[in-house]
Amino acid sequence: MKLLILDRDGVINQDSDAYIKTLDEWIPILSSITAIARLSKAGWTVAVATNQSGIARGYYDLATLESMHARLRQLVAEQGGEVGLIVHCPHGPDDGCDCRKPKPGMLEQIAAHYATELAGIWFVGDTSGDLQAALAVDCQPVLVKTGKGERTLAKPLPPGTLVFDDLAAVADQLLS
Ligand SMILES: O=P(O)(O)OC[C@@H](O)[C@H]1O[C@@H](OP(=O)(O)O)[C@@H](O)[C@@H](O)[C@@H]1O
Ligand SMILES: [Mg+2]
Ligand SMILES: [Zn+2]
Repeated sequence: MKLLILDRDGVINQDSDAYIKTLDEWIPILSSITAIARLSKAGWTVAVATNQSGIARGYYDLATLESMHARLRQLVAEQGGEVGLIVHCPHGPDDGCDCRKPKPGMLEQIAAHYATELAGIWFVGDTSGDLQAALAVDCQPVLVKTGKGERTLAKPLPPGTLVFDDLAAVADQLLS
């Protein structure tokens, strides 16, 4: 199946060092919304794997997180596309969970949901943790320069990492 997995903050929407704590702070990268719709309409399944330690930290609750994801789904649907499974890790760095990136647990959840293998599946992120999670399960690590991507690019990347300006450029490549 044509499956693409995305990180959320910094790839689909703007990120902030102060976390994305409210629906109003969830500001879509409009070209990314269009990219998701384009891919979806072309037969791609677009899933999301996102760390949301802000829940463990008490910055926002699950209902607020889900309101952001409802907004994402609405924006993509308005362009004729749809968003697939969205998986989040609500835990903090010290909780020892299996789902927080750079661990690959969320990617494995997505693969199990779709009954597919992960090898070679592109995982698009903006941080080194995203790239490490991809490598842990033989996904293709893909870095975009949006969000924290430029900071990530300033340090050595895992061999084989693909780099694109933004998700729109990733979609252009996949749809070419
Ligand atoms: O990029 P994704 O995985 O979709 O989400 C990242 C967010 O959960 C937050 O992750 C935090 O990292 P810590 O969780 O505090 O290490 C910080 O980097 C925040 O700036 C960022 O908004
Ligand atoms: Mg991110
Ligand atoms: Zn977790």
